Amino acid sequence: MKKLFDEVNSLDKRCYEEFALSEDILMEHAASSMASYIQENYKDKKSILIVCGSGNNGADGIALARLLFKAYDISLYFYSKAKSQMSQLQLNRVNKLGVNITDSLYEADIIVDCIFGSGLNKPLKTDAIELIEKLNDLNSIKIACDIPSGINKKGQVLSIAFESDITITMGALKTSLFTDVAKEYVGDIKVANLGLQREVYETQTNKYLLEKEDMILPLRTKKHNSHKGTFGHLNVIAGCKKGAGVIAAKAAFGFGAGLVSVVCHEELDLPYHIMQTHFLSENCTAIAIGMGLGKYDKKEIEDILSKDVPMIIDADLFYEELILDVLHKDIILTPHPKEFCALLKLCNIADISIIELQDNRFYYASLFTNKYPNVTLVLKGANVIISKANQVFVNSFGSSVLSKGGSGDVLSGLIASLLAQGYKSIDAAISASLAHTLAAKAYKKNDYSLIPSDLVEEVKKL
Ligand SMILES: NC(=O)C1=CN([C@@H]2O[C@H](COP(=O)(O)OP(=O)(O)OC[C@H]3O[C@@H](n4cnc5c(N)ncnc54)[C@H](O)[C@@H]3O)[C@@H](O)[C@H]2O)[C@@H](O)CC1
Ligand SMILES: [K+]
Repeated sequence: MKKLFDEVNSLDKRCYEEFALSEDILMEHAASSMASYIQENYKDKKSILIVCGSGNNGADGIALARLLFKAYDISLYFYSKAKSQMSQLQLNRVNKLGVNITDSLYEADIIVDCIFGSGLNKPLKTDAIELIEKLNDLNSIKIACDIPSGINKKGQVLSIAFESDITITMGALKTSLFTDVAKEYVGDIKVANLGLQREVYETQTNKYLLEKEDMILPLRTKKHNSHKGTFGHLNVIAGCKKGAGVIAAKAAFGFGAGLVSVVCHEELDLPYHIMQTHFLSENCTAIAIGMGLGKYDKKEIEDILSKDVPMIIDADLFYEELILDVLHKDIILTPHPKEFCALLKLCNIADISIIELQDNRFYYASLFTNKYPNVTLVLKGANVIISKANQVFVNSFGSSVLSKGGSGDVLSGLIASLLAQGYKSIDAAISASLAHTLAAKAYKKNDYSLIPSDLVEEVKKL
């Protein structure tokens, strides 16, 4: 996993104070990382338009113009006059070289957005909105310097943002690039070193971006003397919408659970490898409950929730006060934004709209897991947030392929399967969430046709 930071000003400051690196040195590395990226990846391109604002994001752009001058046909466009000390210094340097400054926007092969970086601190004015709109309409390769202009430090987009193909961010990865809203704009994210290796530049953090290598698949080869019970017995509680439970059960079986039973009072038509029981199994090693639950017998659900067995809770239960009784336990919750808003209200943490939540996902996820430090929260979304106590992990592999009924039930099944096999809650949540998104990524047919069973098939091939 890679470290994530809410802000890097303090890391820059440490470079000045502890390592005696000047702002000029840091900026030179920022610009030269962008220049190297462009030269390595776009050898055949000819023209580059660099669009600059008045601060140090603009200064990065001016420095880039100097570094690529003569290697490409470079033009600088200024949204506003160079104001910061560094941008004036950089401007002085390019003026001496004779870099072209233009007042027209044109479809260069590459456009680099250096209008606003981490200093964006107020809503965009009409002229900035119009500028970004025009840039977005151009059919060029689009690179954002540090962060696409229009996204603020919290990862919010108040009006519009630059739609980049690549964001080259300075020094370290920031949470602002991994909000659900930002996902529409950031493209591929690269980190530019600022004159130090990342492990030196970066300090401690409690937030991490997950990588493929963080997925720990069930490994059976270490257990030669095994039987089906060795790999756990999952009980999936099926409610009114039985399909949800059955999807979860199938996913769980495909992800390594030794035995999977669906708990349901009515007779179900299940595949031969999934068992049915009317009540919880004696030897059950994990419980999945909530998906498709609908109307239920309160007493029965209370009994199930009171069991001292690893548990994942989903969907309908986030609207029920019953859930308050288990939030002190080591359980996993997998709400989507609407369900999480309902849960925050039930817990007296906040009464907010989905929009407010989506604009502040990290904040509310942390608020919740700080209040309930034993709970592992899996907050669904374009970038899934997984949080326990004060630690936060982001899974950014999700895509719209997964925006389908049943995808959430597969996720619940995968998590439950790992729980049943003995994974710790946080490990089960991380590995299952990665498996879920990477399986969807591996589905190559098209963007629209994935159904839960396809997803399970892809999980089996991971
Ligand atoms: N501090 C450092 O050592 C480094 C900074 N770097 C760059 O510096 C950037 C931050 O620079 P700054 O702090 O100067 O900030 P920015 O360059 O992001 O923007 C600040 C400027 O824009 C104005 N502004 C903010 N919101 C506006 C709005 N809505 N409409 C119009 N004007 C607005 C501000 O008044 C200010 O003049 C980073 O994003 C990064 O690109 C990099 O060079 C790496 C090193
Ligand atoms: K920018």
